[in-house]
Amino acid sequence: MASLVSSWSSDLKCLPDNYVLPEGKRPGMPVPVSNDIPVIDLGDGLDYSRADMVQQIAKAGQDFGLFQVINHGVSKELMADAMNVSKEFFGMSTEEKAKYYIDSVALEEKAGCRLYTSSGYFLAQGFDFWKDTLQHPCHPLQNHINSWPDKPKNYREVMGPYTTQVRKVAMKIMDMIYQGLGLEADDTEKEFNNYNLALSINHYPACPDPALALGCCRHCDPAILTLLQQEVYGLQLEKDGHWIGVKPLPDAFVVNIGLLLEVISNGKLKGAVHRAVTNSACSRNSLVTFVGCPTDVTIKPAAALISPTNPPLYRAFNNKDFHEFVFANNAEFEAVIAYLKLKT
Ligand SMILES: O=C(O)CCC(=O)C(=O)O
Ligand SMILES: [Fe+2]
Repeated sequence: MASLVSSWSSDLKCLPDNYVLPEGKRPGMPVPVSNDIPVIDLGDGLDYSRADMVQQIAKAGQDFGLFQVINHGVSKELMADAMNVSKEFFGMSTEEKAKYYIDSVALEEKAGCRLYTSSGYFLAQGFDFWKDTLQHPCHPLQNHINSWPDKPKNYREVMGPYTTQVRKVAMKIMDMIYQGLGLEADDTEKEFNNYNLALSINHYPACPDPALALGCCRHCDPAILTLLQQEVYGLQLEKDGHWIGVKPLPDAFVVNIGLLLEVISNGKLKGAVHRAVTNSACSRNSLVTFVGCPTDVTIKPAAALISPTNPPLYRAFNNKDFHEFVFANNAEFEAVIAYLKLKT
């Protein structure tokens, strides 16, 4: 438990050696925020049609794999409450958090509510990431809410409605993504109700040397879709071989295309390759809601997108095997992509 970064890092002047990344993996000079990443208004009563919205989402998914959404239907108040309760959680004493803590080695075996440090993928690499994470499943809510933290006392009261509403936004976006891909409603991949939902609350304490450490390694989420709420800058996207900063916009969600959707779309949509940097001025929390598939499902390019002129670019695989592979390979991006792609 003493290993949670948040339990020992305040007032630290020097970065401990195990957080100093090998040269090629360091973030180095600060990366400015980009104004190019699409911001899509999902509000009702806009002067453009749903078909335009579908097009905007499809284009952003192809060009960036990542976009922001505003006027999505989750209220400002609920988003602020969720961010505040996440700060209160990490502000609690080490003893209070201890009952959720698990060692990263046990991560793969233990589902449910867990608090861990670094990335969970760090062991084989010999270095750590500057982050603590609380993660738990969320859907169906009644099956999971009792395993969530009971402190701060309004944790469940806030995060219950928050995750339910974020899920609604995710489903609305998924619906438009499937429409943009030309997939029909009866496609098996469209069984939204079977999709699971997990919330990760990442906490990145202020870091003594942000140029040498990372909060979260370069990766692509092994999910369908991810919705992320941030207040302080830290998220970066890899675009055309360069890192660009994702601007924190008040009340927006950052939407990431995950690897499962890249496969289902047969590469029409790009999984967003991203990472999180730290800063020395203040701590940062990100609230990350992952939409994923059940473990026993076979993932493959949607049949409707395959033809003699559009052969499958990815293989069919079992989702559980895939997650085991990601874990065993420290989420190393190149290895994960090689696992998914058919050799041409
Ligand atoms: O904190 C962030 O901005 C990124 C977190 C992330 O990529 C993840 O939890 O998968
Ligand atoms: Fe991620």
